[in-house]
Amino acid sequence: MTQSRTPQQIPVVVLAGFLGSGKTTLLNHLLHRSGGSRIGAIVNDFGAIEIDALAVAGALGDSTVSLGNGCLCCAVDASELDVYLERLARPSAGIDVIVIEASGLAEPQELVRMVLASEHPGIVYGGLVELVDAAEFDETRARHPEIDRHLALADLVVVNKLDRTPDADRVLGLVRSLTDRAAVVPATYGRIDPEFLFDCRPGEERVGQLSFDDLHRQGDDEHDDHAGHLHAAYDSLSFASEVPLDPRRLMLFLDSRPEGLYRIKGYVDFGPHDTAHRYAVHAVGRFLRFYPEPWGSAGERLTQLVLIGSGIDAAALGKELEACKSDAPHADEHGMWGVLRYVQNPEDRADEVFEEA
Ligand SMILES: Nc1nc2c(ncn2[C@@H]2O[C@H](COP(=O)(O)OP(=O)(O)OP(=O)(O)O)[C@@H](O)[C@H]2O)c(=O)[nH]1
Repeated sequence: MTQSRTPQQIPVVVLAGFLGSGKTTLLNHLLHRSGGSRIGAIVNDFGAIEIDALAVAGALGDSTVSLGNGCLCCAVDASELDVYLERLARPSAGIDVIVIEASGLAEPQELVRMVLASEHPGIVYGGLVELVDAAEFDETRARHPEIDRHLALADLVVVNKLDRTPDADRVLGLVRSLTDRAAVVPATYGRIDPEFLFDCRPGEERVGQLSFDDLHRQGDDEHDDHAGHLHAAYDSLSFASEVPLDPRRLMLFLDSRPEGLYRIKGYVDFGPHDTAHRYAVHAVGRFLRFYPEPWGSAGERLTQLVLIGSGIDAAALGKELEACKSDAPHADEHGMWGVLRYVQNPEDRADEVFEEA
């Protein structure tokens, strides 16, 4: 705990990182490993369907506030954020720490600036945590040099996906060289000690480094028209269907997805091909995974996908997804094989399930 924090003040941690770096995964890990602490989450997503909110909602119940469509740094001003903070910080909610999960396209300093500008007496800025996808780091940096600036602002950098990174030491060293006194923590599936994160509140010594004035100045220089924001170069497409998707058609679509289609996430209903499960899908760059999850008893069965990319033809992709709708009432015997190739094998999965249990 920082010296300046009064017992009533709840730290607000900003969790940022490029698309698909593992922010939701880390947040879910924290929710399950926070011991007696109660975490309130503000989830921001880019795309009309709030997949991230769905992904964490079950765990959080009414401690989740979703900011809806659009990039947090553009869609919401500080006073609006205050309304959400107010809701989570009221004593009856019994929350110990608030985590804002930023859209993968948000500008972290804007978010930090908004938290610092908050007039809510019950909260205190708790630090900026940046997630890095170690496996994609070189490519992400080449395409988005502003990532270096984000890392320089961070209080804690989680270098994630080390299981997919052959040269982890090099990436860790590189990240360390780009940060300014931030703690750099290696991780797989965002599994960091929650204590570590909640302790990354800025002490007095960081105020000069990341003061409201500094952030304000940066904002004036760079963000007047939002043109420099990462998301300015991105298009997103939301797709929803009550009709189940045909697994073979969807796999043809996914296998031939254009390079610029950087991120796909959501849930797929394969109807008669698997009536017991919905399939969470995640694509990040070249990486693709399906995660079968039992359908809950209530609620309608829907496919909901968000696609994010640069230079993509959203209308054409929408049409291609439409064409993946199934017109067959029965499953064909091997229909799911293509999908199952991308389901993690049970041993690998066991660890994750354990984390989620
Ligand atoms: N192999 C591997 N996969 C990971 C790891 N961490 C997360 N993932 C997977 O990476 C994908 C993206 O993770 P998310 O947690 O949704 O990423 P995010 O940063 O919230 O994504 P956006 O909301 O799009 O910005 C999912 O398929 C995760 O299961 C990791 O350490 N190793």
